[in-house]
Amino acid sequence: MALSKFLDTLDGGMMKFLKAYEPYKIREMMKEYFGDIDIGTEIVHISEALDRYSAKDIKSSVNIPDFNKSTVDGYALMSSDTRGASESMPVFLDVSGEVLMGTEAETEVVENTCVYVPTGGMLPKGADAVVMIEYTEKLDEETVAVNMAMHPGENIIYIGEDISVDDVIVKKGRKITAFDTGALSAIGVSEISVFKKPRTVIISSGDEIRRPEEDIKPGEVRDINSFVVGALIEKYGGEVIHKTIVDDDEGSLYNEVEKWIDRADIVIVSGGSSAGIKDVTAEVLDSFGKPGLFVHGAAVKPGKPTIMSCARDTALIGLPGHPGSSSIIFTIFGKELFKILLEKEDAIESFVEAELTYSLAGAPGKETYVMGTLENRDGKYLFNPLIKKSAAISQLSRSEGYVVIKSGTEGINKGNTVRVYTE
Ligand SMILES: Nc1nc2c(c(=O)[nH]1)N[C@H]1C(S)=C(S)[C@@H](COP(=O)(O)OP(=O)(O)OC[C@H]3O[C@@H](n4cnc5c(N)ncnc54)[C@H](O)[C@@H]3O)O[C@H]1N2
Ligand code: MOO
Repeated sequence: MALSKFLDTLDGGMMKFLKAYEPYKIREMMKEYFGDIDIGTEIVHISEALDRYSAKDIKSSVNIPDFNKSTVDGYALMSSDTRGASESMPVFLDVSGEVLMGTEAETEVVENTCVYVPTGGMLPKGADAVVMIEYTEKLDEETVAVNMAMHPGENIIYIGEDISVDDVIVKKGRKITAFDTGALSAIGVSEISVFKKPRTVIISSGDEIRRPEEDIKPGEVRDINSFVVGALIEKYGGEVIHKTIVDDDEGSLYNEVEKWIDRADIVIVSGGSSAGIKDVTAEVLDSFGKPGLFVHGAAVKPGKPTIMSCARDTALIGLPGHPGSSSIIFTIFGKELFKILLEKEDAIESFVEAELTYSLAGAPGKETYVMGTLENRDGKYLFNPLIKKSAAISQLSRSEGYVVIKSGTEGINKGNTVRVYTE
């Protein structure tokens, strides 16, 4: 088996092993293979809906406001009655009534009269403006002097001006915000359908991997990848239902994936993804049925030995063992995977523009990701690249963002302005 894999990687035998695809091609294939995975939906109360992804377009069946209302404390009047009014030449109006909050306005405004309305109170019939109380003077119980000329519509919010019947308040795939929960309550929607959090299993493979609580012997290392990947899963909207460490052998890895594949939407294996004798991840992830393995290699630096397979309505992902590589790969393709499964709206990219403080070289035929720190000097950002080998977790932990050197470019010279992605 080791020999046949060796031949595959040497002469392209089965073609799909370690053929590095460009990231755009991988994204296209992910959509094709993972687009039909059904993660299911559930109903949640709006108070539990923050950061969940809506499974439907939610339309309003009502107008907001559903009555014309005053936006100030003042007197509702006919704007035509205030023509030319000023402090030196006020107009005098009869106060014919008062609107009480939460009740229907009963008194109609006719020429030369006005009705007191509180902020949020219903606009009486006949009125087309509300003058703020500060621009009036009460002369006696029945008369006010108005010392400002009003325009029609001033200080009024009309029926449906905020939300109209049939307006889409929340689109399918939208990440519910705090403001959305208020808008939904306003239209009388207290429960909504959201996508279930994709159920994810993380398997760290490697004879040398130990838990953070364990003491380690020479040659062993503590698990890094399952923590980075687990945290990213939560950030992208998923749920980690199981995490484990398995030895680098085909049988143990197969059994662990088999145990979880029908209970999870995503199974992630970190390590054993490359071309070494003990690197069995690709074969194992290809062995659960059709359509099977479709990526074994990404034209990305770091992170070339990336694996993707699909079987039994589950996305099977193999990440490179090097912590820096697996973190970057999961930042790029994990984000894409959750976007596909949760049918997320296109997000606005989070980046800042910064001046590069060292020249960076690209890698031939690969998209290169370089982590670094940002420094604010006199209101202008500087990007200081952290250049270490792909095993280095310290660079990720210290970094505040990354720049991307496109494939086919030689690099980026010091002093150039670069986009630093911060999410
Ligand atoms: N002959 C070749 N060798 C390698 C190639 C190649 O193309 N041909 N690619 C290199 C690249 S690039 C990477 S990245 C690594 C990836 O290898 P694997 O995915 O097979 O990873 P492992 O061998 O299992 O581990 C590599 C390294 O990372 C440490 N590791 C693994 N898992 C964890 C974890 N959960 N937490 C912390 N550290 C972990 C492991 O101890 C190793 O040191 O292959 C290159 N080789
Ligand atoms: O791809 Mo490896 O992940 O470059 O170190």
